[in-house]
Amino acid sequence: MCVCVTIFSTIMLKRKTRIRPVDDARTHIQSLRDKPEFMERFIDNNKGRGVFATQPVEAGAFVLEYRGELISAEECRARDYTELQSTFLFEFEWQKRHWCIDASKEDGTLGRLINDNHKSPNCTMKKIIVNDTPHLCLFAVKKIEIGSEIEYNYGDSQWPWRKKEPKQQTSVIETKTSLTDHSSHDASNKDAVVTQEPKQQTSVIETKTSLTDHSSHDASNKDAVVTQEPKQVFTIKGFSLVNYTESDETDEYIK
Ligand SMILES: C[S@@+](CC[C@H](N)C(=O)[O-])C[C@H]1O[C@@H](n2cnc3c(N)ncnc32)[C@H](O)[C@@H]1O
Repeated sequence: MCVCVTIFSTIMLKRKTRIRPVDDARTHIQSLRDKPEFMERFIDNNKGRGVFATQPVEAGAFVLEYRGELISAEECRARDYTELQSTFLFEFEWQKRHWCIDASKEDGTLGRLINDNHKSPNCTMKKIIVNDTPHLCLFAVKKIEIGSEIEYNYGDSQWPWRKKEPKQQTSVIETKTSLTDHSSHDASNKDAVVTQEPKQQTSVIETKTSLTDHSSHDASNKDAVVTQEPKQVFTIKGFSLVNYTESDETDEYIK
């Protein structure tokens, strides 16, 4: 009996002390510190550096902020970037305007070193507003094991390194069997991993503006941190490869 009470109290205490992902994000945004559970490592000459987990990460947990200089999209276009620097620009929409986090400067932060994975990323980018300023934060979409590389979908299909990816075995089979029903084949494609958005406990978040297009937003879902993922735009010398008309936003605020 006494043991049961102790176990129950321990579980309840753990539940109470578990930090909510969005609060964790806010704490790290405000302290300007990265989480110590992640480290930078050189991968190879093709990918360069990447970020790896040194501790297991729960699905839904806050991972890292994509830090950098917040500038307007106009300012971003006016600046002269090399092609490499351009891959450190993350453009997004906020309050019906286009903004950019310019992370092109080597500043020792980890978020800017996270690589692209558009097939089965383990993180997703969310827009978190703190003190009327948007911040881009990565959250885990699945459990991440120790030693795994942190990756998210940069959100645009025209990234140059994606063209270099080796063709899948399935395409060889398809060539040989031209009678294959492609519609059913696509559905069973093992690479088409669907990643669910993590559910967050976010009673501290409130929607502040009515400028948002709520048509695609499930108003009954009070758990979503941010309903729209910011799109990363690949910009080379001021030329955007993403059509902004596809963008949509919901402003979410942390008090
Ligand atoms: C935002 S940076 C990421 C950090 C970078 N790996 C580094 O060492 O500085 C984007 C650059 O990383 C590389 N990169 C990102 N994802 C990649 C991938 N899936 N495959 C190959 N290279 C990738 C590309 O060279 C790209 O220019």
